[in-house]
Amino acid sequence: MDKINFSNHNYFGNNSLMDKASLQIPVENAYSLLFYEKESLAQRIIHQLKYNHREKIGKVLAKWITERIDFRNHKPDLLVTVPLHYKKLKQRGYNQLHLFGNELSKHYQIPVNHTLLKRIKHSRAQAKKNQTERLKTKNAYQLTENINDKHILLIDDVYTTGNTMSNIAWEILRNSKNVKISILVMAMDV
Ligand SMILES: O=P(O)(O)OC[C@H]1O[C@H](OP(=O)(O)OP(=O)(O)O)[C@H](O)[C@@H]1O
Repeated sequence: MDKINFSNHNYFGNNSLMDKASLQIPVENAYSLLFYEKESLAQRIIHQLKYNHREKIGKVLAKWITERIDFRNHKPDLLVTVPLHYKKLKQRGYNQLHLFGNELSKHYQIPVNHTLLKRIKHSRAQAKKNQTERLKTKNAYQLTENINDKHILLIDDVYTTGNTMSNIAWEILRNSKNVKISILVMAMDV
């Protein structure tokens, strides 16, 4: 039977997500639960969550995170989920990160904000683009309110080129004062 490939990173030392992300954004900490390989069980789980109405998988993934990640003295102040464009939200019926984020918020006792960012550009899914095309999507997200003096944990499902996270992180950093950014993903591409 196919096994789930947990990242099992050392979250407070160097890890491969931290290494990748640090090339694009100033990042405090980086957390990835799974390795996302083509045809892997991790990929199938995330596909079910996103494209097959299995929203509750978010709850299971959150539990796996809480069993493995303890923020110690690196606890963020705010959890922020990556938003969907309203057209995609309408099509999918739910944002696959909301239940996941809510569970993490409950467990870690950290507030979650699903509306701090707004997706303003509706473009083809990153998943359907190649590496070069992925990096071209710019200014797709807008901050809806000013946010200062916070350590923000940005939450997404998959990290591939990092373009999505980097666009969002820079949008926040450009418009805020004294903000630290960490990132957490269900899975990272290897
Ligand atoms: O690191 P990157 O190269 O930016 O790729 C990661 C992004 O791509 C996926 O979204 P996608 O645009 O495919 O949307 P969808 O799967 O929700 O339709 C995924 O949900 C991440 O947000």
